[in-house]
Amino acid sequence: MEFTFIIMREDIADDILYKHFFLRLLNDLEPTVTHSSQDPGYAENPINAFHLIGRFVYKWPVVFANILCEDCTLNEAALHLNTTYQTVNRNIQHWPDEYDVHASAQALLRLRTFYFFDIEGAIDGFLFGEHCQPLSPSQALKLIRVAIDNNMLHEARLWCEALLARLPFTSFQDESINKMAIFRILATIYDKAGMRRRSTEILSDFTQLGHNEIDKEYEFYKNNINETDEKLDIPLYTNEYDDHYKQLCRNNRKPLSEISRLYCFLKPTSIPYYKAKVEIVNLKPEIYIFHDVISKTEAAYFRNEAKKRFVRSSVEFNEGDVGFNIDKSDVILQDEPGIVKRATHRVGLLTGLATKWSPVMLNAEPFQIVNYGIGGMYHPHYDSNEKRVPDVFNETKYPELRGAGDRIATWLYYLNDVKIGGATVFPEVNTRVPVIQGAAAFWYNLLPTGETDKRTLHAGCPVVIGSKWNKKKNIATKPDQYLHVGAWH
Ligand SMILES: O=C(O)CCC(=O)C(=O)O
Ligand SMILES: [Fe+2]
Repeated sequence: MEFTFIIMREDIADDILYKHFFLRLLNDLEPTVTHSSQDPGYAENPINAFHLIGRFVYKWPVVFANILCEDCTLNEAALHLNTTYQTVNRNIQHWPDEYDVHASAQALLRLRTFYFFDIEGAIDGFLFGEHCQPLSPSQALKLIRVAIDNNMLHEARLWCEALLARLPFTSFQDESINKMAIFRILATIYDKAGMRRRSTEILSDFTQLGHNEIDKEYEFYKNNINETDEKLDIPLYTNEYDDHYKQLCRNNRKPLSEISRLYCFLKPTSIPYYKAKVEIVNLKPEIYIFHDVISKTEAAYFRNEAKKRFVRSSVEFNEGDVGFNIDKSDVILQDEPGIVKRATHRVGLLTGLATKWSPVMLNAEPFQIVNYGIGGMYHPHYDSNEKRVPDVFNETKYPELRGAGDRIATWLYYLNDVKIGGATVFPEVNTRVPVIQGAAAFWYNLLPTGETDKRTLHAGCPVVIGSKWNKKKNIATKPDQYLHVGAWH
């Protein structure tokens, strides 16, 4: 769409008053837009996505404001542009705004805290070996501001230092962003972190140069140094619990001695002549990957059905909170006859567990289709703790769950591949299930006693490049309470 706007620029510009200003704007937009129009995966990269949203929020409205000026006579191209704009506006329900810029900045910062990508590289346009658009100093500054707003002081400092290192080499020129401006922000960061002595050290080179504001800031930091409680460093933006989970998102942490005991097998199923290709990725408790259990056509069907029904989910950003979904949209798909019912039935045939839904007794919950965008993740949680929280799972509140009991097992279909990130991880048992299109992860949530198996704590790691689709089936206890036999092989 952006490209359509750009290629019409000469025609449009012919007829509007502020021709030079307008052409300059479009020329400025063209290189980046051309890039995005030629690469279908452009917006799947978090840095490109940040650029794209920024263009929609800060640049395109200026273009439209000029085209739609009252004094202009509109030629055909301009009218066409206007129609396209109106259509897009209608289709996307809301034109991106500051909130979206903020959310995409948060996603990028969050990815840094998980995957430790190189910030200088990111400013230069490289992320995990992939090319992307370089960040301008003002974009880097925006990220730093969002980091400060979210109290991610350690990250904010790292971005400042990287920007200082790259400043002389960035291709974007912005006079207002110079070394001194960044040092002032660094001083604020140290001030917030309780390190005012450090703030004064940073500003000392810039005092007495006739900058009143800086002299005032320097004096403020100096007069407010807390001699007894001056902090020595900015703590890392993490906690121990999170750290383990984040490490697992970065790489496999299973000891070799355990890996060597894992294996694959062909599991007999209730489907005649069919044996499922199963990989066992953890022994205690058993966690399985079933390969090739959902076709590309089926997966595409589910993704499309979900897209039709999505309502945008809220974006939470509360590091350390457990059980929140971030940048994630989900939809429940009832067992309609046809493709949905077949996928449900298949889970039963492959696992031997009852998955049928009936008005009298529920054996499994309907499918929940989930889409995670860039930075989308699911904090560590158990799928099965509701039994102990009657308010959440009581059968009056959720009549469709009658007779179900707790969730004995989880079946998770992966509906696409994710370029980087998005693994499902089990921090208690150092297990990492990669996202593989057509595969499904499967595990039991309950111990034979009916209690939650604490080793099944699991999480969805943030998506770095791409978007992740999965489809989850929670399988209920009641019909299967005598069936929980563990290994089948
Ligand atoms: O997306 C994932 O990898 C995990 C999803 C999950 O745990 C859930 O939906 O309950
Ligand atoms: Fe889960």
